[in-house]
Formats: sequence, C-alpha cells, structure tokens
Amino acid sequence: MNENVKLLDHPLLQHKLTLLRDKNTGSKDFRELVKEIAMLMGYEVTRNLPLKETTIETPICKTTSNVISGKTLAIVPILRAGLGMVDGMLSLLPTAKVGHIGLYRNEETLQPVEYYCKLPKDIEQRTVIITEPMLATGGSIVAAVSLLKSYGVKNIKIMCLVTSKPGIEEVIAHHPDVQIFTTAIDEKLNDIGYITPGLGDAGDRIFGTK
Ligand SMILES: O=P(O)(O)OC[C@H]1O[C@H](OP(=O)(O)OP(=O)(O)O)[C@H](O)[C@@H]1O
Ligand SMILES: O=c1cc[nH]c(=O)[nH]1
Ligand SMILES: [Mg+2]
Repeated sequence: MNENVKLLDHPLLQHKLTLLRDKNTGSKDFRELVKEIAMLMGYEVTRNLPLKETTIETPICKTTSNVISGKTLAIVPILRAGLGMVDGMLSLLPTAKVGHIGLYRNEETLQPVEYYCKLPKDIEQRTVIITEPMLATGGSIVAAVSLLKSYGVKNIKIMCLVTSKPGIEEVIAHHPDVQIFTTAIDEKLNDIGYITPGLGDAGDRIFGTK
C-alpha cells in the first residue's frame, strides 16, 4: 500500500464502522456514529500538527509547555455527506476554520459537478483536512483537491470513512502528494458506482433522504 494511505484499524473504529455498514442502523444512530468515528480518526489525522511553546503557570511554578500553533488548520467538508464529520473534528479543534465545497456526483456519468465553494480567506497558509465519508470512483476527491490547489493550498489531508481500491488509485494518480486516512478499503464498486460492500449512500443515510 502507498505510504500516503493510512488505514486506521483501531478496534473502536472497526466496531463503529460495522454498525455504520449495517443497513438496520437508522439515521439518528448513523449520524452519531459518523461523528464519533470522525473524532477518533481526528486523533490520527492531527498527529503531526506543528506545536509551539508557550509559558504558563501551574499551581506550583512557571513552566513552558506546547500548544498547537495558530493559523494552521482548516476543515473542509464536501457537501453534503462530509458535513456529518465536521462536528467530530470541531470537538477536537474548536478554533479551526471551516470551508465548504459543494459537489454532487452525476448519477449517470459518475462525474463530479461543483455547485458551491466558500473557503477561509487565508486558506493557502493552512493545512486542509477534507472530510468526506465515501471515496468511490475518486472523482469527487480528485476535483476537491484540484480546486483547493487552485487556491494555492499545499498541504492536504483527506479523511474518508470508506474508500475503494480503484478510487484510491485514481486519487493517487492525480494527486500523489495528498495523505488519505480511512477506516476501510473495500475491493470494488458495483455497476452503478457504489462501494461494495460499502455502507450505501452516506448522504441519504445521514440526512434521511431516502
Ligand atoms: O468518489 P465518487 O465516485 O466521486 O463518489 C463519492 C461521492 O458521492 C457521494 O456524494 P453524492 O454525489 O451522493 O452527494 P451528497 O453527499 O450530496 O449525497 C459521496 O458523499 C461522495 O461525495
Ligand atoms: O458507495 C457510495 C458511493 C458514492 N456515494 C455514497 O454515498 N456511497
Ligand atoms: Mg449521496
């Protein structure tokens, strides 16, 4: 496996992912699980964040200690389904800026269609963490990364719950510099472009639209 692909297989993640895959899990539980998984994944995704020293006073004495340095991060969900992962990340990083990229996948061509983009003004100075539950053909992630690069963003990490092998290859072929964090790499897509076994349509399951 490519060194930029990180398969997160902690038992807590695997357990919660199984609940997500189960078709009997309803929207309320699905949403809660997506949030919890995002938070647990966030621990790994932020592992190499830069720190700076600050001076504080404990009840005992003055000391120096590390904090995450200022303008370092932006979380960018891909609408709609990526929204489900934002709260979990913001629980860890309450001061992170949040940008939004609106993309939907044309159901016939499977090509991504962009309909919205609003990013923090200084986005090019930040490490961007894209949140997107599903990486299927990879088209949506390739488009989102290209868009961010066109704004000058250099450091991009992608958080996906479920990916497919062919989708990951597609992303690496276009953007070999980005890191992909995921809790599952499924073998294939079915004949209408859904990850198999996957978990179905993440957006519809989060928002109850089917
Ligand atoms: O890797 P790809 O083949 O591009 O497919 C994955 C994309 O499809 C889904 O979004 P969808 O188009 O269903 O939009 P939604 O989030 O608004 O439901 C999913 O959330 C990804 O964005
Ligand atoms: O399996 C898939 C593929 C695209 N979008 C989803 O939500 N699920
Ligand atoms: Mg959808």
